[in-house]
Amino acid sequence: NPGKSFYSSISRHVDETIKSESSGTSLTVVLLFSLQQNNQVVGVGSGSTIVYAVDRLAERVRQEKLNIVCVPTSFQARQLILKHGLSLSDLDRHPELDVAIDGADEVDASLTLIKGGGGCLTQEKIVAGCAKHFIVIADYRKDSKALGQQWKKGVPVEVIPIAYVPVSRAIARRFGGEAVLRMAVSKAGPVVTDNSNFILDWKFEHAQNWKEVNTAIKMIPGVVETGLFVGMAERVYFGMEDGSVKIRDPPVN
Ligand SMILES: O=C(CO)[C@H](O)[C@H](O)COP(=O)(O)O
Repeated sequence: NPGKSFYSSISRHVDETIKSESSGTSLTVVLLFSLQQNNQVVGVGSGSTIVYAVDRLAERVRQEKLNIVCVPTSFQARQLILKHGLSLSDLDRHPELDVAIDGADEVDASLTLIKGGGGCLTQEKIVAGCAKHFIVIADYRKDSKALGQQWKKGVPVEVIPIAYVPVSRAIARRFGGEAVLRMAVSKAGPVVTDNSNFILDWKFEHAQNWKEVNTAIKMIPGVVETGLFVGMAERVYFGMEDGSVKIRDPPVN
């Protein structure tokens, strides 16, 4: 547990509400700003929600002359960091992060996440795994009791290209459903990740023990990483439709 001062400091900084347009729906994204101190190493997530967090981060760095170092989780995050003139680093130089902030595609009641809608799951998981605190920001559409209730596109699985067919068959055979190669939109052929791999979207049929499934899928030869983040998020901030913030912490066992 990071302690009371960490959390009270976070809530002090949940200080800005921004309207954004996403999927044609007007929604309110409430920003978390979890940097409570100077000289922090921050993991910067990927996707559309995180853009607002980085805007805010950059504003504070400028206003308060904070000395912050950012580690990106994707090409997109790297561009975002550079665009704002923030200090860019990597895991070679900063293998330990103070906090990583990222979005999610779906969050269940136990804070298990589906990530990788933007195809950046592997680097996102690595960076989150290197952070002392992993914080998620999401809008109310990502809030679920059980995975699959809100997010219908399945669990992304990054695979080595030559293995996509055997991995897809192995996942369907062992866990049911269908694991489909993600196709690019403005390019012929499949989506190619920042790591030059392919993505399978596993459309599962029913709720499972996600911890076990995550481990089992990772053991299939050719699998690089899954978009199941189990036991990693320490707190999720949901921006609600009415502009309020809902906070979810992991259940106490
Ligand atoms: O996992 C991700 C990218 O790989 C994103 O964090 C996730 O897809 C959420 O994105 P958005 O904020 O655009 O809804």
